[in-house]
Amino acid sequence: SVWGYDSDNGPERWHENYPLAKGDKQSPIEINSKDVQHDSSLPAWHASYDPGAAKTILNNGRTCRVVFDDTFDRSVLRGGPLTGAYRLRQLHLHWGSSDDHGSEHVIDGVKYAAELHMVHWNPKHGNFAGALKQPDGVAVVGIFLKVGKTPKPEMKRILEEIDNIKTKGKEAPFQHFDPSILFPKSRDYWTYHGSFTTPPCEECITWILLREPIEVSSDQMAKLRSLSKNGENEPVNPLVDNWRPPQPVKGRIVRASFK
Ligand SMILES: NS(=O)(=O)c1nc2c(F)c(F)c(F)c(F)c2s1
Ligand SMILES: [Zn+2]
Repeated sequence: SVWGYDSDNGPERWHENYPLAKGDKQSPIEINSKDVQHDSSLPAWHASYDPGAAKTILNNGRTCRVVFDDTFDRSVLRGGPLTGAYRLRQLHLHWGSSDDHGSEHVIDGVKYAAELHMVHWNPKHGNFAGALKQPDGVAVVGIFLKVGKTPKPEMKRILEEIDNIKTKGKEAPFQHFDPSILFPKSRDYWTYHGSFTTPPCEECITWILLREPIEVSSDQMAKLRSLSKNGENEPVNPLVDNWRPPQPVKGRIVRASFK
């Protein structure tokens, strides 16, 4: 059966069809501040996104994804640990069945309610498929979502669309959206080399994980959890707990841009 997050097709069995899942540079990982290396030479990262590049929002049965036009250097990420400009291709989220878990990366034992991934690829490798095969092919900015009292209004835009993409395969136009409004105030980040957290689990990602979480309300998290894995007219199967647990660090160094 196709991979997923249930007991018969979940993360513990992905390696049966996707051998890379047992690699030495898998993601996510648990980050322990005591093991992190502060690197004062790490530059700041910069995103320059064109709101006109946003195209559609879709439910693919595994996550809620916003897709951008990446046919030229229209919305790019540069700086930080990266060399060159990486093109924004899509953003999506991973979340839990309750507010006390849902993120993929775990920070000093803390699991956040959700984790938002902004996926960028290096155009020097020609196209996205080519970039997947390169260690410097993809850069993902990870933003943690924490349930709090001052929810970020910017998440509203994505959550307002949820009602139009309730079931698998549903897609809706999603335009005039600049995802940089989702960034927290601080640009502090951790960075390490890892993989896609979903099959095929290619080890092509430079991770840039933002230290400061953004706040969402419990109602906003409930909205996200109202998405379904199933298609229309199929038995309801809530789309929740679409996160992979932390994988072995295997001696990798996690660097921090901050002390
Ligand atoms: N969760 S993730 O690591 O950001 C992430 N995984 C994948 C993946 F497996 C893919 F096949 C893919 F085309 C992606 F664009 C991503 S993006
Ligand atoms: Zn992801």
